[in-house]
Order: sequence, then structure tokens, then C-alpha cells
Amino acid sequence: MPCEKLALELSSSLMIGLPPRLGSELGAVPPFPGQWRCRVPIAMCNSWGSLMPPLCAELTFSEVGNIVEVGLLDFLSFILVVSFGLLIMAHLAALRDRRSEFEVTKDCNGMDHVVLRVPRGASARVRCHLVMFMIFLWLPTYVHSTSQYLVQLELGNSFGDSISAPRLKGMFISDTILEIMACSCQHISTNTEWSLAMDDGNQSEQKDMAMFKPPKAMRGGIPICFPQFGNRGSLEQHGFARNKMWTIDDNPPPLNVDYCKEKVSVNLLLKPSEEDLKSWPHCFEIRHKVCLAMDGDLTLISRVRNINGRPFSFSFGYHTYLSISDISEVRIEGLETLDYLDNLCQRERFTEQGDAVTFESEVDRIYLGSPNVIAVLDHEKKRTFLIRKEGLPDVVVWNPWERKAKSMVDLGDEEYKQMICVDAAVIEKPVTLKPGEEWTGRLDLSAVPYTYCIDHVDHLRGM
Ligand SMILES: O=P(O)(O)OC[C@H]1O[C@@H](O)[C@H](O)[C@@H](O)[C@@H]1O
Repeated sequence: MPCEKLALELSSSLMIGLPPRLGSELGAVPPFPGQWRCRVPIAMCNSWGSLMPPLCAELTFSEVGNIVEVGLLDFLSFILVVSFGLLIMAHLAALRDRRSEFEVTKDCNGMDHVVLRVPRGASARVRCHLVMFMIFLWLPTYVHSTSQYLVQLELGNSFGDSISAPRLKGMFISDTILEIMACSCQHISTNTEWSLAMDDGNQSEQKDMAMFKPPKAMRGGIPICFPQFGNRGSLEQHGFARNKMWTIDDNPPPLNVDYCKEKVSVNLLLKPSEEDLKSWPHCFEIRHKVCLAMDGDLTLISRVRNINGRPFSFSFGYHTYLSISDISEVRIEGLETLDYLDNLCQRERFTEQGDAVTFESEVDRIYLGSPNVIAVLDHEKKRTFLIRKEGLPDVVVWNPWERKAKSMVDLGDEEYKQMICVDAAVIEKPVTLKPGEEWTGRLDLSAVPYTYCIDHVDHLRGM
């Protein structure tokens, strides 16, 4: 026998001994007087525990139920039966996983939230919360007087990190793989904002979590900058999309390539309000899909469509706050030798001279025509964020440093050290859409061991 261990998987009644009567019920035929024989499935395991192909055994039992002989036979019929059984089990497991990947529950305040889960590893919580969750801590009656919801995506933990985060005052940057992405949204009305938040179940801590003053976005997470990036236009800083109520889109048009197969996801939709049309008179729809992969990687896919009227142009950016150990310990690879516009020098154009971007003072730059993979290496945490992107040629790198941080009401004086914004964006050459045309941008975020990218980034760039 090639295996070192033979495991007999019998029915529970067989396992505890087979009385002749039971053998007979199972169709056993007495080979000799006083003996009984029957066929049962067996599974063989080797010393490493891997399961060998199952076989069927013919067992001969003595009169008192002891096994006196084991023979292997009937391989094909047994394979058929077992395959059928495995198929049913797989189907049931898939059903169970599907059920558990989207679960609507209530939080301790009785508010609905949706938990997105992947069977192994990461989870995401889509929390249907009040927009004013800062307020409801202190004015609970407000909970009942508004119909606005905050949908909050919370990335769970796939790398064994604790979800309890360095809680930056006014900023929800967790220590987990990709922070937390959140947006405010509501099924019916249109009046809230994108924001980021984290909930580790400790409601009492939420009052520390943000300057949450709708319609202004909270700092942190991955707000969507649209249709303007920064102050390069007449609209509010980074455009209005991050300050709007998005709706959950139950029936989005299919993507040309579905990057979110095997991932749990949520689809969001924003259409312009009357007020938006006054400041930006273009008929558009912007869709945003958030996908959580089995291993906790996050994919964001955004689509902007010109739904009628005249052509229009826009800028777009994923304003991505990453949690880092210390800004002085971080380097960004993938931007070397590129030209950049320095926002701190009236957008003057320079060329990156270093072999990586490192930080010693305030940085606010737009790197132009960057490769599709950027790596943010955190030496102290021994972790690298990989940013893969499509349709987003520019990369904004921003850290306010000490002086500016002190002037920002929603950033603690020292908190600039634990954050870096690396925004995949399209800024220098805005996108122009003719009527009926659609633009798609995609961002993949993952956290990998520190050394990973050094060996792999070049390979990934070719993807
Ligand atoms: O405070 P906001 O509006 O979120 O913007 C923060 C920063 O975002 C960066 O993307 C910009 O380049 C900076 O100029 C800006 O200060």
C-alpha cells in the first residue's frame, strides 16, 4: 500500500462495529459461514495529510463484527458516487458562502448595515448609518428624524493585523491592509457625502473619529475627486462628487471586463442634482464599484458617462489616504525620472531626480504619465502598498507636513507623520467625452510584504 495510513470512512454505525444484521441490511453477502462482507467507501491519507483518490473497499466481517479482510474494488462506481456527493457539498458550500457574503443586519443603534464577506480572510462592512453619526451620539433623537444613511465600507483584516487602528484624530486611517473606504449614500434622496470611517464596534470612540460636517467630506479614506481635481477649475476643491449623496445601484450596466468576479462588491451611482447642473452644466452619470477580493485586496472601478448634450471634459482622482508608520520611513517607487507639477511652486514643472520619492518636508506634486504600478514601501512596518491603476496616468503625492498640519482643523499636529496620500488620477490632460461615450478608471490596492515589490514591481508593470 503506497500510503502510510489507511483511514476508513465508514458510516457511524460501521465505525462502531458491524453487527451481522447491519451487514446484511447493507447488502452484504456471507462469503463463509459466520462471516459477512460489504462494500464501503474509504479514503486514504498519506503522512502529509493529503487525501488520495478514494476507493471502495470490500470488507469482510467476522460473526462478532470484527474486520477480518479488506479488499479494494469497484473504483469507478465509487468515484461516481463520491463525485456526486462532492458536487452537492460544493453547491451547498457555495450557497452558504453566497448567503454569508451579503448580510443585512442591525447595529447597536438599530441601524441597518450590510456586511460584505469573502469566505476566507477579508470582510467589508457596508454600514447603513446616519449621515450624522457624530451627532447621533449626542442627539439620539436625530436618528429618527432623518432618512439619510451613511454607507460605510470597512475592510477587515486579511494579513493578521489588528483592526484596531492608530486612530488619527479626525481621520479614519486604520492599520489594516487598505484602510477603510466609506461613502455616504441613500437609496432615495440626494443629500450627503463621501467620507471614510471605521467602526470597530466601539461606538464610544466614534466621537473622536472625524470632523463630520455635511456636506463637507471627512478627511481620510478614498474620496472621489470629480469633475475637478484640486483647485484647477471653478468648482469647490476636488469637485463636488465627494460631497454628494450616492445611491446604491442595484442594476448597473455590465462592465466590458468584469474585474470583480469572485469578489463581493457594491455598486454606487451619482447623477447631477439641479444645483450641480448650475455649477457644472453637463449631463453625466458616474458609477463606482467597490470590490473586495478573497485576500482583502480592494478594486475600485469608476465609470463616467456623457448621457446626452454636448461633449464635456473632466478630471478625476482617487484621493487615497494610506496609513504608514512614519513619513520619514516611507519611499514611493515607480515615480523616479518622471516630470511633475509642483503645487507648492505655482505648478512649475520639474523632473524627479531621486531613485524613489522620500519625504523631509511638505510635498504636493502631480507626477505625470506614470507607470501603472506604484509601490509605497513602509520600511518600519515591513509592508508595501501596491497601487495598480488603469485610465489614470497621473499620480498625486501629498503630505502636509508639520506647519500645514497645524493649520488643519481635522488633522492632529503630529498626524501628518502617519499618513500619505498617493492619488491615482487623470489631471494634466482631462478626459473629454462625446455624447454617449463612457470613460472607465480602475484602481487596485493591495498590501504585500515589504520585500515583495522590489522583486515583483517590474514584472507587474508589464501587466
Ligand atoms: O483637504 P483636501 O481638500 O482633502 O485636499 C488635501 C490635498 O489633496 C491633495 O490631493 C492636493 O494635491 C492638495 O493640494 C490638497 O491640499
